[in-house]
Amino acid sequence: METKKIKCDKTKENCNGHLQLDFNGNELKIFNGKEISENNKELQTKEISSAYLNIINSIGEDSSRQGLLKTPERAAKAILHFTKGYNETLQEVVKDAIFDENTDELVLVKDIEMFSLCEHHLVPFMGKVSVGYLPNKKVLGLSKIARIVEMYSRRLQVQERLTNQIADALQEILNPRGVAVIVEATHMCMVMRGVEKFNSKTVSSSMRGEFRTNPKTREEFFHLVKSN
Ligand SMILES: Nc1nc2c(ncn2[C@@H]2O[C@H](COP(=O)(O)OP(=O)(O)OP(=O)(O)O)[C@@H](O)[C@H]2O)c(=O)[nH]1
Ligand SMILES: [Zn+2]
Repeated sequence: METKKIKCDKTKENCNGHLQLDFNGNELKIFNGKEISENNKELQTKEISSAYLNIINSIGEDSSRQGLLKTPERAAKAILHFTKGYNETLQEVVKDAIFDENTDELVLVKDIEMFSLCEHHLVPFMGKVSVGYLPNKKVLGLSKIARIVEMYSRRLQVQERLTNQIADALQEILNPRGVAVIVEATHMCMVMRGVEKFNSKTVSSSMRGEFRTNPKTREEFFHLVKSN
């Protein structure tokens, strides 16, 4: 499909997606998801497929052989899945699953599986995330914690930002007395290439409120994360 790109006049932070025209001259908005229409999604898949076709040809493969014929489209769908977090917002994920509850004891959801894409090499990093918080008269539907992890990890990321974004999200929606997030991940960019350290793991944490100020609270969190 022929498309014509129009230069976006907004700063990077304010851009909601660069404008494109489809072959009928209709304006299309791509990326940063919120308003992606079906038409638009199709265009996005086609553009990414054509980029993958280029990659396959550029590495010297025969893109017309049977096994590779549908690969560009499959790969496009796969990367759209890996980055589906751009199409969601915190409010859409949490909806109204915030409940009044008179508890102030630690809530911990641990070992949440996480798959993300390293923004430097576009290869996966994966591992597990543990999220704890100290409620302040409100609790969050438990599945929403895993959904928040999913939303931020399905984007191009660095592990430290992912860790902070999860903590910030909990802070924003619950205003708890404290939030603690720990991410333990294996980066394929350090395993399959580069330094090739197969067993290395990266651990990052983000402590807010009482987890930051009170060592005992922090210790309890780490103890529960490590225990079986
Ligand atoms: N802090 C941080 N660094 C990351 C993450 N993922 C990848 N990196 C690093 O990003 C850096 C990019 O460094 P460059 O020197 O520009 O790239 P490079 O030549 O491919 O680096 P090498 O991986 O050392 O071969 C590397 O050190 C990666 O290990 C992450 O989640 N957090
Ligand atoms: Zn990397």
